[in-house]
Amino acid sequence: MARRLGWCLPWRRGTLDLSDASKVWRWGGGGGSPPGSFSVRGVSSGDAGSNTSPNNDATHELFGGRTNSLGSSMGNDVRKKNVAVVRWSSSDNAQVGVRPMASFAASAAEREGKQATTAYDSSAAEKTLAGVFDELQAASMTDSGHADSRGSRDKDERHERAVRKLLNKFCSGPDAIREGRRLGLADKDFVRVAASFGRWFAQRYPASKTLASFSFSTSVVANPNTTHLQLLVPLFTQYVKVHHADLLSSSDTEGTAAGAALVAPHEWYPVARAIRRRIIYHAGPTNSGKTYRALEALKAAPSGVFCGPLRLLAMEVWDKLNLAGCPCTLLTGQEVKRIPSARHVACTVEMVNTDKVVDVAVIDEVQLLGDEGRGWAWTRALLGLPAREIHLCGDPSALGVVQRLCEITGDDLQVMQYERQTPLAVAKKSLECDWSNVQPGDCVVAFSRRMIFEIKNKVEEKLGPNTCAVIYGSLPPEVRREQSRLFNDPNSGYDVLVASDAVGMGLNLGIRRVVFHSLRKFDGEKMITAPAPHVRQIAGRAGRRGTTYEKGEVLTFDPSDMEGLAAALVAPVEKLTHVGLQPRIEQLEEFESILKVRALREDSEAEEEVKANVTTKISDPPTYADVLSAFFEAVSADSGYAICSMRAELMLARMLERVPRGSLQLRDYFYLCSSPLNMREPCHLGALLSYASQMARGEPVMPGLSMPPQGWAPRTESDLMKLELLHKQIGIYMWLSGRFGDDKFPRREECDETASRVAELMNDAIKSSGRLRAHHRPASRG
Ligand SMILES: Nc1ncnc2c1ncn2[C@@H]1O[C@H](COP(=O)(O)OP(=O)(O)OP(=O)(O)O)[C@@H](O)[C@H]1O
Repeated sequence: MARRLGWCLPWRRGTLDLSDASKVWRWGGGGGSPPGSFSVRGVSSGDAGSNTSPNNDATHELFGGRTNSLGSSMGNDVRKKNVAVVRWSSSDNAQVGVRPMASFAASAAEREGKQATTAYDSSAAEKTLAGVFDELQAASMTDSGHADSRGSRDKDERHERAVRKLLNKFCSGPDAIREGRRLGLADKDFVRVAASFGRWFAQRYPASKTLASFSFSTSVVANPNTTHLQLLVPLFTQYVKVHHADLLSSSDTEGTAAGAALVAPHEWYPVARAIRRRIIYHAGPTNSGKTYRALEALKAAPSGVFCGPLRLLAMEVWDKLNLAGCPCTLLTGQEVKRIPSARHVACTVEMVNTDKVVDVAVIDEVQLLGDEGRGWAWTRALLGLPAREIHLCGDPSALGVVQRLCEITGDDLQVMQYERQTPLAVAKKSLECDWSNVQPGDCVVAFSRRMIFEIKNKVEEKLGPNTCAVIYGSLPPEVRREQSRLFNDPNSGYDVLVASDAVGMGLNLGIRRVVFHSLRKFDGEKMITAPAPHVRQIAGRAGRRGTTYEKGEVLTFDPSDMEGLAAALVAPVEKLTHVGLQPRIEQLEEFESILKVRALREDSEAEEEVKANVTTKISDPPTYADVLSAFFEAVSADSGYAICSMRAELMLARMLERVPRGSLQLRDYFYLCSSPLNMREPCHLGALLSYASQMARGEPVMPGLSMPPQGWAPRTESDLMKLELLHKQIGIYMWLSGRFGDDKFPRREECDETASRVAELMNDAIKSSGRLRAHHRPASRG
């Protein structure tokens, strides 16, 4: 049943429809933090003796303070602060300049002679401090003489000072700020309430009178880990609720905004924060040996994880490590291939485990931190990976934001700069719009699947059948691998590759020339000129070290595009200013409860007042789509972060409102709506509706695949497309099975086998290009 919101919401003047989602990629946003300075553990620049850094702009900004450009402030930092720069020459990768890690500003913990790496005790965080205090206080009452006999006046004073320091740190730190916002405490009231909490605490637990403060201060001094501060949160909550309840109900709008505030994301990962990490940024152009270096470190480590942007890349590294005698497990959204005794994992970046401590981690294509859709996954990996050493590989555009994040987390950063290992030049001439100018070793790049097949047919008309391999995004990784194998094999006859921009990432292909069919591409909404970094990434595939062609050329099909190509290759690298962020499921669940509680309160309000405030429709109970819409209307993030779009998720959530809710919980919708499907494919949407309905009824979910009959072989390009869609649908089922488990999605193994059969069929279809004909659509060019 739809109901109207009765409280004063900032979004109340608009109805919640799908267009609301267009606002979600908001750069910056300013969380509206309370004034004052903020504390962060282990900031390794500035005053190493104190963790409180009111003058540290980077720290202050990320807590919602004044806004500044990440890129511009980063330039100085990289030269001045905790960054070592190592340069690798193009010829032999020799080290030409090293500033040793030891010369970086040591962290406060190190200068004080404390252990740099502390294991995180998660059970400690589960205890409520109130409980601990009550226990200790009870002990002190029965044993007060014992306390007195222990504590000299000096000792008491020291303990009192330690407690005071800790309280100050807590009251100005992210845990208290976040909790205050969660409770609906307005930012303007926070400082006053936090200060009064400090006074209340000191009165209630004076060091000289109870064992509680004694125990608290000594344990904290022995182990200055932020998790101890987190122990104060329940006590703070209790205090605010009992002593300042009036302030909590003062503003629904602020309370809702608080629920949607993504504050201090680095504090979301206590395991990583308990480790002093060494980050090594391998910055350079394509084919400069960045990934090679990082993988060497990974192989040599006792345990490690590789996080790649694509399943294909995760598979490639998985293969490489296992072949090199380093047992490695593969983990992607769709598959888990466990290798017994493996202490290494190759995974897609979204899948990385942020609770498991490893020695070395590699995060590939780190510049995707700024990606509008998936940037959050890189941010999560960078902030959350509990690895003693993390290798980042990518172009230098993310250097500033990485430097900034390292300052906040207190990790050391070392930058290694690389140059391209083989020459890459712009050709003198284009293909002059003539496919007979295609040569063996060429990779023709087109930005649409339809064009890829048109070009393949045109080239094969000139060079003969079975001369073109193809690679594009919707081909399953195993098919892409087979196609690249054919192209790389000089005896296969597949001398030319026709590919989409999917070829740009990672694959080692023996390409002599990259030929852009066009520099225009569809960005999901409109045609745009391909961005320069994108063009560079693809062009960089020509002339790779270790292939037949160690000298690369790049050109276009049409002479009129040559100028644009040359300009893109020399365009300056644009620095990232923000990194992506997305709410976690726990935050959305919390937000759902805020909506529910407020809906209850609204019932008691006067009808007239309700009418005056409301235009937004929210169901009772709120649907997942309502929660997402409301969350993204109210969302704010610390500066330096940008909220990634969840537009597709919202559209799916609206679609799933058609399914009776049954036993589905918010978390179920969250995963259902995150599944990797093609939004434009009715069969995928239908499959999702069917899976959700089966789950809602509490039935085990069946894949419901429509398999081609035995002996069927694809004859046309559209047959191939049907197989692609089928393969993708199997992928959706397997992805959901990975999230919900075999109990709910029991046909995983069967699906795995079917996926392999479908992939084989697709490979055969592409290989037998004589059979596979495009529908007769006119080519747009050439
Ligand atoms: N020191 C080395 N010894 C042997 N081979 C190397 C060395 N460095 C790089 N290579 C090889 O050169 C090729 C390109 O290296 P790599 O993939 O590391 O480059 P990259 O800078 O990560 O490029 P991209 O960003 O395009 O993936 C790979 O085939 C790699 O194995």
